[in-house]
Amino acid sequence: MALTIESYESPDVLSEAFASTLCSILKTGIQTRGRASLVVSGGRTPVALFELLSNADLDWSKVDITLADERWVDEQDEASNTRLVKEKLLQNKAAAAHFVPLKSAHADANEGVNEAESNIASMAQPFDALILGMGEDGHTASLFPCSEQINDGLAMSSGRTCIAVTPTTAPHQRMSMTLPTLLNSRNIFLHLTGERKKEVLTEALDNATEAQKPITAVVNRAPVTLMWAP
Ligand SMILES: O=C1O[C@H](COP(=O)(O)O)[C@@H](O)[C@H](O)[C@H]1O
Repeated sequence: MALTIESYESPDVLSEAFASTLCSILKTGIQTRGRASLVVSGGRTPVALFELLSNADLDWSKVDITLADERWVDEQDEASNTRLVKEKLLQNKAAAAHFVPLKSAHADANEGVNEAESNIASMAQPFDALILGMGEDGHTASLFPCSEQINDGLAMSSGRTCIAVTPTTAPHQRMSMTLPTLLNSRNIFLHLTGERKKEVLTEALDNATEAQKPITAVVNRAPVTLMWAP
């Protein structure tokens, strides 16, 4: 396990430092390979980071952005991660970035898996940077420990890049990148704020199986930088 911990005095200081780090990574990707790719998470944690990053001075027209997971709701819904990304990140200078959706018009996420996989396949991989979040149940992306799909989502040789997930302890059907897709990233960050999430992570890494706390499956297999503030 290789977990590097970067602790900051406040979420605002964390967001400043994190935006700067991501900007450097994306610039390097553009300089080295012509385009850069960024996989972001939804939820509440990344809002301030997205707002700062949207003003970063880089050639956003050469950046592809997608989501590690999406809630299977209309984009107008408050719960939509796409809506969050469009309202908070794809603004200002970052409005020029190219967004690659996981969500499609299918009523059921299971029917949207092939389209999501085809969209992801259009992006250069490994991704330059992946930003993961984590719920207090230890889920990351939408790999939920409570779901019937957890073992399929964590399988390293399924050949699937995305999976439809139905959590039983959280609302909305989801589309999630599978574990091997998440791991196919040059730089993996876990973005957490608050003491409780740090406790959950510590407990997970010390005591839980991967299916019980899916975040451990990422940390067990790849170098991860925890970006944390109280
Ligand atoms: O449902 C989700 O939750 C996690 C954590 O969200 P947060 O609000 O606690 O930051 C998030 O990483 C994931 O993308 C989202 O779909």
